[in-house]
Amino acid sequence: MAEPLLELRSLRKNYGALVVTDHVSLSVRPGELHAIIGPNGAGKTTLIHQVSGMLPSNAGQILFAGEDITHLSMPQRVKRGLARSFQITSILPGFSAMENVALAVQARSGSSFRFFGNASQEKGLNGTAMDCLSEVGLGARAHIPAGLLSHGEKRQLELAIGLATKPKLLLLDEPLAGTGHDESQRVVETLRRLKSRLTIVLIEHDMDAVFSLADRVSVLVYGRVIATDTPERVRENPEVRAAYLGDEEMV
Ligand SMILES: Nc1ncnc2c1ncn2[C@@H]1O[C@H](COP(=O)(O)OP(=O)(O)OP(=O)(O)O)[C@@H](O)[C@H]1O
Repeated sequence: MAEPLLELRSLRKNYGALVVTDHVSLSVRPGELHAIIGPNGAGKTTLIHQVSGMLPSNAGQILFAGEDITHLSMPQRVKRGLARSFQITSILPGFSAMENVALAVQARSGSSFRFFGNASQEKGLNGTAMDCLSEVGLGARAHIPAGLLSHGEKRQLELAIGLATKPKLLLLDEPLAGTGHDESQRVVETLRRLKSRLTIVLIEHDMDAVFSLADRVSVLVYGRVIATDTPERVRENPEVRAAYLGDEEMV
């Protein structure tokens, strides 16, 4: 079996006595879409923060492509090909979709913000931004101010921003949150396209999306991984069903 692209070993995050993620060990294989599900407050977002470098861990190890990145900063992780998109809309409404992605390319590549750089650099940035937008199906909306995009298009824009640094692995925190049925279908189709060439770790509450997209699913309950398996086997797992007892979404 191929070496895992991302490996978490006994990762923990606590705030004083409150343990939010606890002995989390899991491996993400190259090319897979690995979903992390769990009831509200299970620690999913915290875990993504730990992996992306936004939050330091209190114990454990994070390996990416075989390298120990536990103590690297977020920009250092981004440089190695580990990127994330955000649950909270973090786009600049007055700038076009393309400018939003171009700024992300510039910021994440470590350069300072410069709206009027030299012409060839700007052309390169815009070219990369356009590629990212086309990849998420927003090419035709590149010049629209981001604030005028629909909610679903904003979620697609966030994905494009996530792609801006050409990651090997993309961490996605609830990319379907707040989308209507048609919009969510579009985002799911985009994720299906992306998963053919990227490794993805996906946190998502929409179980239809999770079970149709994921190669494997890990279930987090009270900060602990209680199962990692194929979607079919996770759905049948009695411990998982008990954790979701009364939750219609899982049935
Ligand atoms: N900075 C903090 N200080 C104290 N407690 C925190 C902090 N951040 C998160 N928590 C607590 O950690 C727990 C896990 O939160 P987290 O947001 O990671 O869960 P989640 O699984 O992503 O939840 P949801 O599905 O509702 O988004 C919650 O009980 C939360 O209140």
